[in-house]
Amino acid sequence: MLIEARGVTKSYGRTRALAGVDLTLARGEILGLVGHNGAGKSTLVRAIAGLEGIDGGALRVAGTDRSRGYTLAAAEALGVRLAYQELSLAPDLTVAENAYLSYRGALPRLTWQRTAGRRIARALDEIFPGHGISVHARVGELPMPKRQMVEIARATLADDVSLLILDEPTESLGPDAAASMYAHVHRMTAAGASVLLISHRMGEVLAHCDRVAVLQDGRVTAVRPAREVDEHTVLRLMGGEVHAAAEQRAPAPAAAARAGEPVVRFPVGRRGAGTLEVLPGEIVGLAGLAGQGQQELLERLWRPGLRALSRAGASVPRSKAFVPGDRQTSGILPLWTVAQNIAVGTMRRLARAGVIPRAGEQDAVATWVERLAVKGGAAAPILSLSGGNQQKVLVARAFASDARLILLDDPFRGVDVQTKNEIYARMRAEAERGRSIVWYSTENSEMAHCDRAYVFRAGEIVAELRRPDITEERIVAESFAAIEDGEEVHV
Ligand SMILES: Nc1ncnc2c1ncn2[C@@H]1O[C@H](COP(=O)(O)OP(=O)(O)OP(=O)(O)O)[C@@H](O)[C@H]1O
Repeated sequence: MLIEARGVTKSYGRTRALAGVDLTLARGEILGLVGHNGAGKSTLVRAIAGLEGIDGGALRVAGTDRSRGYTLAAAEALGVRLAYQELSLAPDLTVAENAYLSYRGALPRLTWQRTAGRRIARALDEIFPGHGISVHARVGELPMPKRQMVEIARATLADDVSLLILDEPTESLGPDAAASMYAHVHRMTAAGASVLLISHRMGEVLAHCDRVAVLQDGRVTAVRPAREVDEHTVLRLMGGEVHAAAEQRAPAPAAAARAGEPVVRFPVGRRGAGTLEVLPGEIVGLAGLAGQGQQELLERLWRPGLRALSRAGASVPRSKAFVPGDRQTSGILPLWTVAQNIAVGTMRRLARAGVIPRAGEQDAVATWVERLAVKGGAAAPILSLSGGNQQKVLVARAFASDARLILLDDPFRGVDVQTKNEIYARMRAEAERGRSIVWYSTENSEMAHCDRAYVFRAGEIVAELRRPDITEERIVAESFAAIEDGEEVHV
């Protein structure tokens, strides 16, 4: 056994993150770790990676007791590597410099920069062929999917990786990059390494893992061979209020044909050849392969600038709210509580003129904390929340405001399936009340919840789909139809 945990406990103040975890991981095995936001998944893998001491129980790694005095350096010496859910790269350094920082000891002193660059380039080529990333690029300038690729590649750099821990690795990768990553994971395990995979994407977990372990309130409550269970069963095992209806629910029916003047009309593309239009009460998706200009468009809708608005017919309402997908660089106010982070809709920068009425503020906060099951509650400091729960707070902030237009920049990464379904239903209810939503997602299947979706390719709109044609297959087909002229694609 590479990992053996027996009765492992860990508390943060009064929060019991791990309440007696029993788990084993064999050499060469891929083990999926699933559970709701806040179940304890990240805490457990941080303990295994030596980033977090445990309070009680026993943890054995590679046959030795590591219950006390186990550190990151000790874990790395055993070949344990963690690719973080929260990207851990230094944004001001280049890709090569970040690689160097992880492997200082292992690289020749004088030629380190070249060596680190070569190694990370080789790892990227192997895992994500066609990645299009320069090792001289500053990490902060890379779009999320590419940063995630660097994060994963960096974790595989050491020669002697015995355990690769992937914490929601595919949340911002496109389907092709995710497939390449899993192919590499299988190559690594064929060579004897083990992999621990945390993911909310049940399909991926069942397709690639040998066994699935379910974590619930800090305990492993079930372990099953992946080929013996289906998504429905795993969701049931995850328990709580999950029942059959919590599976990726069929999208709610689209409202009857919308009418009225568009709330948004905005030029798209280099020569403004296309136009984005959004009607009152409409949910509009920005679909396509990752990084085709969808996020740039959201940014421009958020801060349109006078020039864009001076175009004939262009309009974007003043009353709008923005939900970023990258909570690290925008969004979370780290010193504040959950309630304060939600109520901050009153600050102009975060929700322009989309303001939570003062009198209703407490109620609005309480309602949304409950609706989205923010584990930790309204009074908790935001940084004490699990990643998925922090993300829910950003979503709550936008919906608790009275903004007419809500801009969503891939905001549900890391949010568990049950809560996602709750959010989809909420979005539909808010649209019924006349709000408009513009939504970019790296998960093309999510676009099925939209009334209409624009497919983007190289910054241009190449197709417009309506229900029931907004399927993953159609989106991919339209994306590739637009590049048949032999243009190079990076996905
Ligand atoms: N540094 C911390 N301080 C206080 N509480 C914490 C801290 N880190 C985690 N917790 C709490 O421990 C519990 C488990 O969190 P953890 O991050 O392990 O959950 P998770 O299963 O990884 O969730 P997610 O799917 O959202 O990433 C949560 O209730 C969380 O609020």
